[in-house]
Amino acid sequence: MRPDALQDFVGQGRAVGPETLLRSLLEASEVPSLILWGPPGCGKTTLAHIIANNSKKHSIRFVTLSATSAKTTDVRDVIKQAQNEKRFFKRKTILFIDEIHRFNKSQQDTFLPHVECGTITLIGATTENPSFQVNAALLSRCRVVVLEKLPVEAVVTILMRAVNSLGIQVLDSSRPADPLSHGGNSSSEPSVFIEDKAVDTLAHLSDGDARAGLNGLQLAVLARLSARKTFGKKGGQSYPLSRVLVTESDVKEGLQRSHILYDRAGEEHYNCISALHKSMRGSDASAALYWLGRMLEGGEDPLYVARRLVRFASEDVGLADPSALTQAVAAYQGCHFIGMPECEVLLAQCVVYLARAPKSVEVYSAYSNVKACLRGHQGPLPPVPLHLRNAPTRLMKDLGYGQGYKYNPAYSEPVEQEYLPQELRGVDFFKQRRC
Ligand SMILES: Nc1ncnc2c1ncn2[C@@H]1O[C@H](COP(=O)(O)OP(=O)(O)OP(=O)(O)O)[C@@H](O)[C@H]1O
Repeated sequence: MRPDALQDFVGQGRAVGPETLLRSLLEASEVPSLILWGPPGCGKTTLAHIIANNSKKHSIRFVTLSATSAKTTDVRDVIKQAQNEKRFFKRKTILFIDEIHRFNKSQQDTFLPHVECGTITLIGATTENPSFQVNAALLSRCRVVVLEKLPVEAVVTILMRAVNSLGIQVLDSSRPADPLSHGGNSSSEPSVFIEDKAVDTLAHLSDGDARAGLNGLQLAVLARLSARKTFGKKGGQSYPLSRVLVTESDVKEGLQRSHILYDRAGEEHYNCISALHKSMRGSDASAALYWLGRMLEGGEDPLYVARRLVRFASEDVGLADPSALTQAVAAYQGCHFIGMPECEVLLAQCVVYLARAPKSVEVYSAYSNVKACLRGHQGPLPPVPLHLRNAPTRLMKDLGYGQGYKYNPAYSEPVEQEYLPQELRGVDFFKQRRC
C-alpha cells in the first residue's frame, strides 16, 4: 500500500512539493542527511521508502534500523559495512533510523563522525521535536524536514487508493443504495461496498494520520466481513449474504478516537496543555474548554490536567482571587475521588472559573525575583539576623539569638524592624529583580 514514487506521495507540498529544494535533490539522487519530523502517519517512513526505492536505481545501499530494537552494536556493524562499501566499491550508504528519538544521546553520538565524513547519509524519522530529542551536533549536520498532518483531501486520496486496490466498490450516497443494481457475484468471496460518505468521514476523523485512516478502514471491513451483514432489508426483501456494505457508522466504530485525536506521550500533549494554560491566562473560557476537551477526549490523565490547574491558580490568578487555589485543589481531589468520565465536568468548571477569574502574577513574579537573587548570589549567603533567630536554649540566648526582637502583637503601633539580612536592607522583591 506504500507508494514507491514521489509522484504518489500526497500532501506535504511544503516539504517536498515540485518547487522545493528537497525535491530537486531527491530527484537528482543527491540525498542529504535528513531528519524527518512529523506527527504519526503523515508519511515519514513512506518518504524514506521512496528514497530507498530511488537509491536502489542508483546503486546506493539503503539500510534500515529501528531505534526501538537496534542496539549500538547493530549501528557499529552498519557503519563498518558502509566503510567497506565506500572504500572497496565506492558505494554510498543511506542509513534510515525510524524513531531516532528513542536512541539516547550517546547512541546518537555513534553516527556523528560517520555522517560528518560522508561514510553514511543519515535519515532519521521522529514524531518528537528534534531540538530536544536529537543531539545538537548531529542535528546541525542534518536538514530537518517538517512534515505536517495530512489534509483531509490527501487522506481521502490515500483511502481511495486502498479501497481500489482491495477491489472495494464505492457507493454514491446521493443515489439510493440498491445492491441488486451492482451486478451478480459468482465467486465465493463476498463483494464489498463502501459508502462514499464513509470514506469521507474516515478521512475527517483520521486527524491527518493516514495510518489511522487505513487501519480504521481495515477494521471496519473486517468487522463487516465477519458479521456478514447484508445490505439489510428493503421493501420486505433481504439481500444476499454475498454482499457486504461498510457504512459511515462502521468506520466510526473502526476508529479509536483516543488514538486519533491525541498523542498522550508526545509533543501534542505539551502543545495542548500549553494552549489550555494560555487560553485561561487570556481569559478565553471557550477556547480553554476546547483544549481541555481535546486532552480529555484523547485519553489524557485528568489528574495531570488538575495538577496544572492548581499551579495556574497560584501562578496566574494568585492573590487577585485567592479562592481560585481552593477551587483548583478541590477539582484535583474530586478527580481523584471519582475519576473519568465523571470528573470531566469538575475540570470544566474549574477551567472556566480560572479563565474568568481576575489575574495577578504579583506573587509569582516576586518569588521569581527571590529565586533569581539567591541563584545569582556570589559567596556565602548572609547569616540570618540574630534578632530573628529563635532562642530555645540558654547558650543561644547568651549568643544573642532573639535579642532585640520586637514581638508585633505586643505593639499597638506599626513596628519598625528589619527582616532581611543586613546586606539586603531595603530590597523589595515586589519591585526589583536584582539584589
Ligand atoms: N503522504 C503520503 N502519501 C501517500 N501515502 C501515505 C502518506 N502518508 C502516509 N501514507 C500511508 O499511510 C501509511 C502510514 O504512513 P507512514 O508509515 O509513512 O507514516 P509515519 O509518518 O512514518 O508514521 P509513524 O510516525 O507513526 O511511524 C503508509 O502505509 C502509507 O501508505
